[in-house]
Amino acid sequence: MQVKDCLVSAPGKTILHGEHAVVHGKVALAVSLNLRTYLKLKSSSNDKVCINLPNIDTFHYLVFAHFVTLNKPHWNKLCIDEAQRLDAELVRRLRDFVGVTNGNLNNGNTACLTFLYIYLSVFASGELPALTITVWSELPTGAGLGSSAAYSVCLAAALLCAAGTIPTSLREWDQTARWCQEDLEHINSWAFQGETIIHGNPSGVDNAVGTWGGMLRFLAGKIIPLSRVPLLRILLTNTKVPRSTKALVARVKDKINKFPSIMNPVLDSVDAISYTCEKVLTCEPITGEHYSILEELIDINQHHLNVMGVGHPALDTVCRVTLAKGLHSKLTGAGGGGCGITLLRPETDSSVVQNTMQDLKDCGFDCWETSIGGPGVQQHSPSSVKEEILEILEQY
Ligand SMILES: Nc1ncnc2c1ncn2[C@@H]1O[C@H](COP(=O)(O)OP(=O)(O)OP(=O)(O)O)[C@@H](O)[C@H]1O
Ligand SMILES: C[C@@](O)(CCO)CC(=O)[O-]
Ligand SMILES: [Mg+2]
Repeated sequence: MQVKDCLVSAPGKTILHGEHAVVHGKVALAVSLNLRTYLKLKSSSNDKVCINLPNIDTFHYLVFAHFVTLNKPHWNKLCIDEAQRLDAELVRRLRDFVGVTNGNLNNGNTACLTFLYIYLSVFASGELPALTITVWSELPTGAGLGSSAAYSVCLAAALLCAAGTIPTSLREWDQTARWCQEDLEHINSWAFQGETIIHGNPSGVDNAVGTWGGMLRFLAGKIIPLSRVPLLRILLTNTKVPRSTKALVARVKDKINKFPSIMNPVLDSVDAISYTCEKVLTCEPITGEHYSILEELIDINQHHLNVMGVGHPALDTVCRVTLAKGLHSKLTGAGGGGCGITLLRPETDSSVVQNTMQDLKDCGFDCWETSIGGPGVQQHSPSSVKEEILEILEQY
């Protein structure tokens, strides 16, 4: 079976407030980044599926005959509209298939399992197509910037397009194209399945930002775009301390179960921080006093995240080094290492920013001023993709 080739991308995200609390039904405020994950899907003529994931040194090819062990009749029953609930039995079979009998999956196995789950599910009712997918991301993997969600959103968009479940939105003369609301919801629900495989118990905020882009308020699966917010200046610092979102989300859950009367008020307080932040961000105009409130909210939330057990000495260093320059920082995403964000005021002098960045780099961290609010998932013509990214994607 031949499918149409396609090239898609989805943005990473940063969470301003509400990470972890959002998993427990509280509000999160998140915004897309202008750093993206790209996926090229190419039809092939042989009976195999190739997966090239150069960011994580993972390259696999699977011959269709191998899929026999997955018991096709079982996954034949899966219908596309059932993208709300993960098929635990299929996940178990796929874990065996990728060679994990116990313990945790590594990056490569997790990514492979996520691809196979969505691939087998969206093509469940028909013939499996031979294809090659290649993924390249500008996002650091596993650093709190939503790399897993950008990956899952790209997989969902490309595979649903290939299956003909959503249309190929790109016309001949378009550089980029997006999908209608209904198609985006479809992409988002399959991306959520991908996130569930990678994270265990995701809130869905990361895949929502990857799908819709811009700034969102997310509460219990409800997504509200926030369009009237100012363009914030944010410094991103990657401590390069590796961590796993899945393990950190599980750690917070254990703590809540162990000390409910202590931890629930912390989650309520984070909720109130998100509400207050949203209120301040929608004031017009935003004054210096408003920025002082935003900075205090960042400090309070960072303390709360430490109380939840998702801090790290490297993140403390980011907070200390930036505070020495009068700037306020918190971790973003799951924490435990990974990235921190630092709020810059519109008038913050570029020399202050440069000096702060140098101090952070001297600590061994990567640091850059980012632009936020990139578009959600989109389809590309090759000429709309940066040459260096296209070159990597074309290598496979
Ligand atoms: N470029 C990529 N290629 C293939 N798989 C990727 C890529 N980037 C991320 N992944 C998948 O995402 C997993 C990392 O997800 P994880 O949720 O731990 O980090 P994150 O999404 O970057 O951070 P956060 O969830 O805190 O925002 C990897 O194990 C891999 O399965
Ligand atoms: C830690 C968490 O809140 C954000 C990860 O970016 C997990 C989630 O919401 O799924
Ligand atoms: Mg993730």
